This record gives sequence, structure tokens and C-alpha cells, in this order.
Amino acid sequence: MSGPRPVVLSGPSGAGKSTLMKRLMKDHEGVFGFSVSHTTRNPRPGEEDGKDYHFSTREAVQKGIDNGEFIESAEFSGNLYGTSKAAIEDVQAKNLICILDVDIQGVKRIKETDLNPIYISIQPPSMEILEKRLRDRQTESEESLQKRLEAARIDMELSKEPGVFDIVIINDDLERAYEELKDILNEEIQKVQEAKS
Ligand SMILES: Nc1nc2c(ncn2[C@@H]2O[C@H](COP(=O)(O)OP(=O)(O)O)[C@@H](O)[C@H]2O)c(=O)[nH]1
Ligand SMILES: Nc1ncnc2c1ncn2[C@@H]1O[C@H](COP(=O)(O)OP(=O)(O)O)[C@@H](O)[C@H]1O
Repeated sequence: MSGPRPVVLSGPSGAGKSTLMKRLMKDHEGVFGFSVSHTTRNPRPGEEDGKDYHFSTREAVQKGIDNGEFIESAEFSGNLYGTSKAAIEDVQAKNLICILDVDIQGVKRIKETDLNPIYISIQPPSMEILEKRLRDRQTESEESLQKRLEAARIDMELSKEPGVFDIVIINDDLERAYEELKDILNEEIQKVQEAKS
């Protein structure tokens, strides 16, 4: 109960969540732990099973959901994604700040639980820039890219609703966005660092 508050990072696909999160974890070793989600999408080159995601089948994820093993799950761009209770417990057992990377549907479902995280939305400066970043990343087929852009439009609208997020960070200049992210999390980071010393 008294562990550090988890952090939910959300925002459109391609907004820069992974980039910011990886940097945060690298710069603060032993402070953060990533909640490894399950997904039915295929791994990208360089992604590791059990580290980036638990790459799984729809049947297996659905079975886990039916058994009550997930705190939330959502359909995104034709695939099923979900956060297992074990993913969060693994991080919290180590007294680390648990980071969850979930879409806007996940945010809404987590709000119905007692997780009590800090809700952060990472937003691109514009749809045009988002599309360019997603294309340059070269991870998506044209079909997948279009689905992500459609989901991004919905995300950008919903994230403007007051009270959904504690803070919305516009990821224009990466350095500035990263500083903003660190500032918000500073108090929790310090708590974890003090508990260790
Ligand atoms: N609800 C929910 N969304 C997730 C989960 N894991 C990842 N996502 C979201 O699914 C979307 C697609 O993720 P991914 O396929 O990794 O693509 P990327 O965000 O473009 O790198 C993103 O918006 C993620 O935040 C999860 O466990 N639950
Ligand atoms: N501030 C930024 N300026 C330019 N490119 C960026 C910036 N932030 C992220 N990127 C690039 O945009 C792409 C999408 O970022 P990524 O972290 O994969 O997004 P997400 O995890 O939200 O899907 C990546 O290729 C990344 O290198």
C-alpha cells in the first residue's frame, strides 16, 4: 500500500511514449519498472518477449481475461492488449515506480480500479508531425498506420477532456518534453531513491 505511485503513460501511437520512457528508465536505474503488457500483435525487430511485451495468442490472452487475471484490456488497431495483475505486482514487489503504457481505453478502465496512478498524456505537436514520425519509424504497414492515425484522432480529442490526465505533455522538442516528464515525477523518484539509501 505504501509503495510509490504508479505512472500511466498514454497518448497516440507514435507520440513518443516509448522514447521518453526508455530514457527515463535508463537515467534512473533501479527506480522504475515497466508493466509488461500482453499483446496479440507480432513482435517488431528488436523487441523481446517478456521485456517489451508478452507476445501471445488471442486465445491465451482471452483466457487470462476470463479468469480475472487482467486489470484492463482493450482492442487496438486489430489486436488485443492487456495489463495482467502479475505485470504490476512484479514491479510493485520490488518497490519500484510501475510504468504502464496503455491506450485511452486502458486509462478509462484503470480509473475504475484502486491503482491510483499519476496519469500522463504524451501528445504530438500535430497530426502531420505524428504521421511523419510514424512513417519514419518504419514499423507499420500502410493499413496499420492508417488505423493508428484514426485512433490518434480519437485519443487527441478525448485527452482534452478535463480531469482525464494529471498532465498533458506536448512532445515537440524531445529534450523539453523529457524535462517536463522528469519534473512531474521528481517527487516519486526522490522517494524511491531515499528509501534505497
Ligand atoms: N489498454 C492497453 N493498451 C495498451 C497496452 N499495451 C500497449 N497498449 C497501447 O496500445 C497501443 C499500440 O501499442 P504498440 O503496438 O506497441 O504500438 P506503438 O505505441 O506505436 O509503439 C499504444 O497506444 C499503447 O499505449 C495494454 O496493456 N493495455
Ligand atoms: N520529440 C521528438 N522529435 C522527433 N522525433 C521523435 C520525438 N519523439 C519521438 N520521436 C520519434 O518518433 C517515433 C515514435 O516514437 P515512439 O517513442 O516509438 O512512440 P510511441 O511509443 O508513443 O508509439 C520514433 O521513431 C521516435 O524516435
